[in-house]
Amino acid sequence: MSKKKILITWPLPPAAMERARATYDVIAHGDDPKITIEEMLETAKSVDAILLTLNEKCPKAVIDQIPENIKCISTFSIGFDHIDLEACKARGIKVGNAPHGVTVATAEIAMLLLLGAARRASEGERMIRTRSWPGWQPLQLVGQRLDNKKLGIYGFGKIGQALAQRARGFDMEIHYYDIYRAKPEVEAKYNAVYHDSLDSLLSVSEFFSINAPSTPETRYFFNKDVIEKLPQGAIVVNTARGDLVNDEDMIAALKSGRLAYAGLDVFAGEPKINEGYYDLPNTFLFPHLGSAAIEARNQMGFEALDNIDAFFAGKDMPFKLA
Ligand SMILES: NC(=O)C1=CN([C@@H]2O[C@H](COP(=O)(O)OP(=O)(O)OC[C@H]3O[C@@H](n4cnc5c(N)ncnc54)[C@H](O)[C@@H]3O)[C@@H](O)[C@H]2O)C=CC1
Ligand SMILES: O=C(O)C(=O)COP(=O)(O)O
Repeated sequence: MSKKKILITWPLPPAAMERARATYDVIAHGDDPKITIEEMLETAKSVDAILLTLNEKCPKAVIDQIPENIKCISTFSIGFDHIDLEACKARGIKVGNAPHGVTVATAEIAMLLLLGAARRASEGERMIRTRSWPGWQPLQLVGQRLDNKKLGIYGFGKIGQALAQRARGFDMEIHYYDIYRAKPEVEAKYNAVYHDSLDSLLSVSEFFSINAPSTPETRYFFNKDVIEKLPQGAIVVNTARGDLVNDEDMIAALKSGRLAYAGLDVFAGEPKINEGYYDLPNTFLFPHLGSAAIEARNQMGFEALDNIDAFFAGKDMPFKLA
């Protein structure tokens, strides 16, 4: 039997590419230049499934142009805010994601942002790289410790809980808000205090980590009013999605000192980011590094392929979204 043909919109790690090639006839788009939606739609005419990434934005207008032969899309990400699932359902397109490989890697980046923001790591790095370090001083780049501080986690899912586990290692006190309360054994595992409202969580969060997906309910929730409810001088980290944050309000609060620091891995409209961030000293900024660990990227590739394998076997996708 001839192999099914799949389009992979960006090259994946070698282990995932090898597995894909062993099973399928793979059309892999090079990463330079980035695939355009037009190119993706054109190539889609000659393949049986698409494995794409969060770079390929697929609102209804794009899904509606996907050729009839495509009934399977698998995304190399847990986030699926780039795909209109309702439009896919309407077209009978099955969609799956890669939900588990990212967890530890992204929680590590959240931990790194918490530490780097608290200890002013990027300011120190800049001081050395700009050859402007005058030598050790008692009051130079004095930050704060994490131990015995209250960490508020907004979205206590896989990454939120993996962050809680790591933050416990630094003796932080774990607080969370989620639309679903975690099981008692999960709360016990992290000694986590549940708050039944975002406001209640904000009122205690000396450190605040954003770990909820981008949805109509969460989009731009982190605005001036929310910031006002945090303790003075709170530190905020975001490893979820940039569009959970109102950038203008965040930047104003960082400028005024209402927020002491922000550690950000994701940005609305990335890779273009709000100009206001570039010159703010009290930010620790990463270019969407969350899942950028080889173990994570391999597993993400395998999970995305598991969906496609299941689809062609006539089974439900193991990581089914639609
Ligand atoms: N920076 C990066 O590279 C990465 C970013 N992400 C982002 O992190 C997000 C979280 O990932 P996981 O923890 O694996 O997902 P998850 O689905 O395990 O957890 C998300 C949690 O957020 C909660 N939630 C949903 N809506 C909420 C709301 N309105 N208010 C409060 N809580 C709400 C859910 O109930 C769930 O417990 C992903 O959706 C993705 O956007 C994920 C991987 C890598
Ligand atoms: O899985 C997700 O939602 C991600 O954000 C994956 O991010 P990445 O761009 O693979 O670091």
